[in-house]
Amino acid sequence: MTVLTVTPNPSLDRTYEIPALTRGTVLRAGTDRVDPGGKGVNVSRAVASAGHRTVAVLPLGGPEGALLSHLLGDLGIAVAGVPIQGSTRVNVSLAEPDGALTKINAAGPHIGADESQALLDTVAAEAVERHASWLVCCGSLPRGLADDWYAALVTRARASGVRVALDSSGPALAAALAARPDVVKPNADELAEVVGRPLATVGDAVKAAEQVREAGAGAVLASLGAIGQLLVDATGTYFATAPVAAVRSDVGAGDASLAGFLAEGGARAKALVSAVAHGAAAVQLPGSQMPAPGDLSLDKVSLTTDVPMDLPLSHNVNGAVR
Ligand SMILES: Nc1ncnc2c1ncn2[C@@H]1O[C@H](COP(=O)(O)OP(=O)(O)OP(=O)(O)O)[C@@H](O)[C@H]1O
Ligand SMILES: O=P(O)(O)OC[C@@]1(O)O[C@H](CO)[C@@H](O)[C@@H]1O
Repeated sequence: MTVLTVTPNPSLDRTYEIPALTRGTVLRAGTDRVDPGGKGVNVSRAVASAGHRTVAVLPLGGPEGALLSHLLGDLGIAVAGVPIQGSTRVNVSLAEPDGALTKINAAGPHIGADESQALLDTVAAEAVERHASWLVCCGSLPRGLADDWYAALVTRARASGVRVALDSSGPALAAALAARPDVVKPNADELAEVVGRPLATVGDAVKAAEQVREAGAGAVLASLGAIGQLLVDATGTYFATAPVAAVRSDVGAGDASLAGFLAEGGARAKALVSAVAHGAAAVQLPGSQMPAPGDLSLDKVSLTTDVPMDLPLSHNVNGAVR
């Protein structure tokens, strides 16, 4: 299996571990790390860890872009980079010992019309050349790309027989649904936004996921933070959860989940168990480190079709929407 990812707004993810976040002061970091970032990049990293082939398509610019490409090369991940005028962004996370995490995502470079076309053409060429089984479209759209950019990509990929998974939010997600992506992976906030109403319980999330399927998605893998995950597809509704001893950083946990889902075939219960095991493992690792097979505890995942409809949805530890 080859998973082609496209991340139109990738990043270098710098994480500082700090004792406590105090506004208006100089904070001294205990440790810091830099990870290659952006949602599709993370999916590629986790898919590679799971032993599958992957290629990451992304715009690259400036010294940050060169470092991102270098870091991915060190991880053995094939990169199809599209050179751009602007510089790749740097996103910063401040991680506190109790698991609270404050994240600053930069806007990223403006992508010009020629650069946008080069990205689309690169995705199309790589999909053919690598015989891609999946195209995974992930993350926010940078300035310069229209809201229907993913929609065009999904339509093109599906027409050429490549299955598509999409993890985006807001207008970009809404616009892409009509192009019928095979899988979408919203978190609770993204799901609420796309249906235009607040979600209080798992039952509300199930109804929202059904609505998203009616709008065009084949399957909805909804990640619900600490609660676990919901899969609503043509075969039914499944819920799975896994215990986590201590959360170190939840950045990229959703991306690890999507990778776990695809690595196990991208459908039904077995794939959901893999998704939850990947999410639970990812939050126990620093920064946006992606889990390796040895980090996974598949036997600890509880899976049920008896979905706990009344269970309240909780927010991330610090109430942040990421
Ligand atoms: N606080 C937590 N405790 C236990 N498990 C968690 C926690 N946060 C996340 N997870 C696991 O990781 C999965 C994905 O997390 P989440 O729903 O926060 O994704 P996300 O918002 O898409 O993340 P990101 O955008 O950073 O990749 C969850 O479904 C769950 O399995
Ligand atoms: O700004 P976007 O594209 O919505 O999200 C970017 C990002 O927060 O997503 C990944 C975690 O999922 C990080 O690697 C990266 O910094």
